[in-house]
Amino acid sequence: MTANISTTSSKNDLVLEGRGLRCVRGERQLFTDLNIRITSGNCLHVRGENGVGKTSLLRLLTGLSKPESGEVFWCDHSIAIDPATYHRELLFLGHRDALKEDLTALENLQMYAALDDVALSQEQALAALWRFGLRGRENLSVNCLSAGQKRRVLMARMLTRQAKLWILDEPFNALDIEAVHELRNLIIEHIASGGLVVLTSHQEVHIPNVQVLEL
Ligand SMILES: Nc1ncnc2c1ncn2[C@@H]1O[C@H](COP(=O)(O)OP(=O)(O)OP(=O)(O)O)[C@@H](O)[C@H]1O
Repeated sequence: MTANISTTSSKNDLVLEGRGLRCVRGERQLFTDLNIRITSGNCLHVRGENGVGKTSLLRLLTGLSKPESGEVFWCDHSIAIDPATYHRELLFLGHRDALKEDLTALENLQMYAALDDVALSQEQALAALWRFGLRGRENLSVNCLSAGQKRRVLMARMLTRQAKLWILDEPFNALDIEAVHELRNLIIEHIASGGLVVLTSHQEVHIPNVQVLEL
């Protein structure tokens, strides 16, 4: 398929662009000549049936895999040229929980802050965990948490990571109604503060400034 998605921008906006993207997996061409452009304060919702290529597109946008043709740009710079700078601006949450199972929820946040070189006090880490309903669970090993509680730790990570660009693969999976509401609010806050979000979801996403890309 081919598609073009674009959001309007002003001079100081951050911009994520995919230009002429072509993706082949195995024998199948998933998409070709795909152009997307998303700017500060906007959310791109990538939709489509199972196996159509949503995760593959997200991986191209993160730089984890390379397109057969075309290129991804962050603020007019190819992400292939300086991936380290790009990755500092990026938070990617994939299908699998990116948590260390033998560390506690609090230790996970502290470990990621250290890896990301982000200043994070114990009070800030606890406040983030408490915001997402993990009061009393801070010092439990992650392998003792439920699937939804693990997703809540990741929401706390989104809050503490301070990345401008969020690329989220099925972020609403395994969340109860309250957590879906909290995650939606977190995304709305991020967009309102000039962040950018690209996400996949099989559900409707009730977020302002959302553009839908149907693969
Ligand atoms: N490394 C690979 N080698 C071969 N085929 C692959 C590879 N990775 C993905 N695919 C295939 O590419 C297609 C798209 O996969 P992708 O995970 O991008 O789909 P998706 O739209 O995210 O699906 P879902 O909604 O089920 O998560 C699938 O048919 C998958 O089997």
